[in-house]
Amino acid sequence: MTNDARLPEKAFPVSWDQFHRDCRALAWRLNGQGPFDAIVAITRGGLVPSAIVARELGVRIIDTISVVSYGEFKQLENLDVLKDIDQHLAARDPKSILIVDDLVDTGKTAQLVRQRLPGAHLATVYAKPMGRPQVDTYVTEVSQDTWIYFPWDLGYSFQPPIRGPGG
Ligand SMILES: O=P(O)(O)OC[C@H]1O[C@H](OP(=O)(O)OP(=O)(O)O)[C@H](O)[C@@H]1O
Ligand code: HPA
Ligand SMILES: [Mg+2]
Repeated sequence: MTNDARLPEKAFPVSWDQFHRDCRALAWRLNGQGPFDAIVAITRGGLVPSAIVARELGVRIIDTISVVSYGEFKQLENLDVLKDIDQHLAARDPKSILIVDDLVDTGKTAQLVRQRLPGAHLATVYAKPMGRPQVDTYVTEVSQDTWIYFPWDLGYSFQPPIRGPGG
């Protein structure tokens, strides 16, 4: 049990190095599919993985959709689309479009974007069981009661010894 009731049970902190490796692994998995000539990044979390996947797969067209779904560790009642997909992109062959996000949790964000681009391929780096049916390709699954901490949300801090200060 955590002391703070807002926090999920388990923590899965991800370093920049690990995130880069996991994004490369995602790109390897996507390489045999597609081909994709445009990426839709779900901001903000999808921006970094989109840049890495785009570099690996030679994709130069990147659009964004801005969906806000979480407050502090908790999903909001309604998802809010602050910026939608470009109409020119929506007119392309959906099979050539790759949607990228950092993770799926409940799957609500992915579901909303899928409804806007039916037939496009949706990829995330991490997936929790509830959201997995919304994802075509992902790298690592974590349990539903795990919170993933991304490198851009973390900083170095003192870690107390496991056995306490007395040793
Ligand atoms: O599967 P779901 O339960 O819908 O949750 C997944 C979404 O939640 C997070 O984004 P968030 O809305 O927190 O915004 P951010 O990407 O700007 O951090 C994450 O980046 C996914 O986009
Ligand atoms: O586990 C998570 N980590 C970071 N952001 C999130 N948004 C939904 N679930 C998560
Ligand atoms: Mg997000």
